[in-house]
Amino acid sequence: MAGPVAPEEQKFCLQEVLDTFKLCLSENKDVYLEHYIAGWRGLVKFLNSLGSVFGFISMDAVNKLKILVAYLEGENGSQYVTIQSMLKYELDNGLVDLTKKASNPESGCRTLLRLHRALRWLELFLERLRTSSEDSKTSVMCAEAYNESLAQHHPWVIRKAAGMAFCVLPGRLAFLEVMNVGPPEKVVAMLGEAIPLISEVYQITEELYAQHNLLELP
Ligand SMILES: CCCCCCCCCCCCC/C=C/[C@@H](O)[C@H](COP(=O)(O)O)NC(=O)CCCCCCCCCCCCCCC
Repeated sequence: MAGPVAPEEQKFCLQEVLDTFKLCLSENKDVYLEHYIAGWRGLVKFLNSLGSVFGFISMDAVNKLKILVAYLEGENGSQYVTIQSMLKYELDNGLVDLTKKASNPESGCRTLLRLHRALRWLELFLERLRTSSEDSKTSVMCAEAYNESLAQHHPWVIRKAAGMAFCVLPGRLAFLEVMNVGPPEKVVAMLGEAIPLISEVYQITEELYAQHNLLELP
């Protein structure tokens, strides 16, 4: 009776996110936008499974993913295959607002930068989770990771709202369970595999943006 399950109905699984981040890097270390987006989709699925309190966060991520998908599937989609090609194309064609919002407030470059900054939060948070002891609090790990990364780019209201959401995060064990990997030791082992991948994708993107002076795009 049970037919195939539509992808969006499947439960979050850390393995799936790990697999997509593995696919992100080409041989010469370019970052494929398609897989980057797929990785984020998986993370958003996770966030949604934590409850509606996180809705305002996942909605922003989903909106940004939609913008990128529209470019990737649009008439200039072939220019958006990798983050490297997107940057070159948008810069060469004056499609990026460099100092203040003007005619291109939703460039691929500035949109991806927001997700890129969030990826740093993820890396810091997952590393804390991986090395945490049984009595560690996810809310504290999450807030620390946030303060070291994303918070520096967010105005007070957002920081306040994010802080409130962190307080209702499930505890460490429940959190590890939602990842659908198995017992805590297995999750920790898989995190050990996933974090370096996420970190490499982050570093490559960071250096690329830094080279082109794009880290503060409005
Ligand atoms: C597991 C707990 C999840 C906590 C998520 C921590 C991140 C908190 C971010 C709060 C963002 C609030 C929403 C609004 C953001 C925007 O103002 C802001 C700026 O955009 P703009 O320049 O277009 O105006 N947007 C952003 O910074 C992008 C935020 C994207 C956040 C995505 C977070 C996804 C979290 C995925 C959770 C995965 C958990 C780990 C599972 C293995």
